[in-house]
Amino acid sequence: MTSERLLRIAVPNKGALAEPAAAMLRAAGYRQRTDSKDLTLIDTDHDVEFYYLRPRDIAVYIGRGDLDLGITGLDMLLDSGADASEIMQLGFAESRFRFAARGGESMSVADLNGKRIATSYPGLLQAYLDRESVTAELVKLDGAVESAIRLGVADVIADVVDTGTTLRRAGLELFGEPICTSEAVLIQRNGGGELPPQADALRTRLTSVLVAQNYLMMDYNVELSKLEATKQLAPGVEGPTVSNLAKEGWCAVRVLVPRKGAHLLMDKLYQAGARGILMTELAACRL
Ligand SMILES: Nc1ncnc2c1ncn2[C@@H]1O[C@H](COP(=O)(O)OP(=O)(O)OP(=O)(O)O)[C@@H](O)[C@H]1O
Ligand SMILES: O=P(O)(O)OC[C@H]1O[C@H](OP(=O)(O)OP(=O)(O)O)[C@H](O)[C@@H]1O
Ligand SMILES: [Mg+2]
Repeated sequence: MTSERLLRIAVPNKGALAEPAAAMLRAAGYRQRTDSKDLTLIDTDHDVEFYYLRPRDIAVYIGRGDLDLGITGLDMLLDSGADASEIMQLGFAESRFRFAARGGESMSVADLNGKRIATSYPGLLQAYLDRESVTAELVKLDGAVESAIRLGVADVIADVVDTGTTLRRAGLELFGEPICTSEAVLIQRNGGGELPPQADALRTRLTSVLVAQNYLMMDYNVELSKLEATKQLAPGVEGPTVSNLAKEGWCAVRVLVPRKGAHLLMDKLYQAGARGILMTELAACRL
């Protein structure tokens, strides 16, 4: 690929985003660092330079225009107040940003007036409190926020929740609606001019990885007389590929199926007469 300049992409270097972000870029055909002490890496085949940065700092670099595109969490982007926006959802590091208090306190958002709230996301929290007309004292912590109540520095916390295990272990209970629902996103500076053509190529490739994650390839053999019934069950995107089979009166079918419910579909296809059914993972898929 030839371009005037390298496309500069910020990739999280630590935390919940780092591994899945690198894995997704690898799946999209890009080189990624193999040594976690490397700060940058140039993929010369694609004219892309990756910068490995703290996830929290990524929106700042993108908002200032120092780098072209970045991968970060939506919650971190909103918290930063940076002049940047999400241009693509990436489907990993899904979490909710929520309030929690000591078990049995049955708090509500209206009770937060005058309380001390510990958080690592003060920007996100303050914007929510302003919207709800709540006045509270924010206690800014870097992490392990769940310990703040036991240690007496806060009455309530607002933190990232995934499985809820960390909260439960700290004896805390959620209350109120989620303040924010987050996942990893690709971000770009607002009104940030034209990017080199590698940016579109990157988005197309990431989309093909996401599509591949949502579909499986299914192959099966079926008697010609039963083909219509199996086609109805699994119509595919533009109709299945039907090929000859050496066995007289039979055919081989290949079709893309949604990953969700694929095993149930396999059962139904078998009942409808399909045999030798195979399900295969896709590495990438452009529809
Ligand atoms: N346990 C989790 N499950 C899913 N997503 C998570 C989890 N923890 C954090 N996240 C999400 O990942 C992103 C980065 O958060 P993370 O906690 O990894 O950053 P950090 O706290 O700056 O890094 P570190 O924890 O290494 O200091 C955020 O968008 C957050 O919502
Ligand atoms: O609901 P769970 O599945 O338990 O996950 C949520 C926890 O994961 C993150 O912590 P992290 O490991 O990033 O540590 P940190 O608090 O120091 O940032 C987050 O801040 C919560 O503490
Ligand atoms: Mg964290």
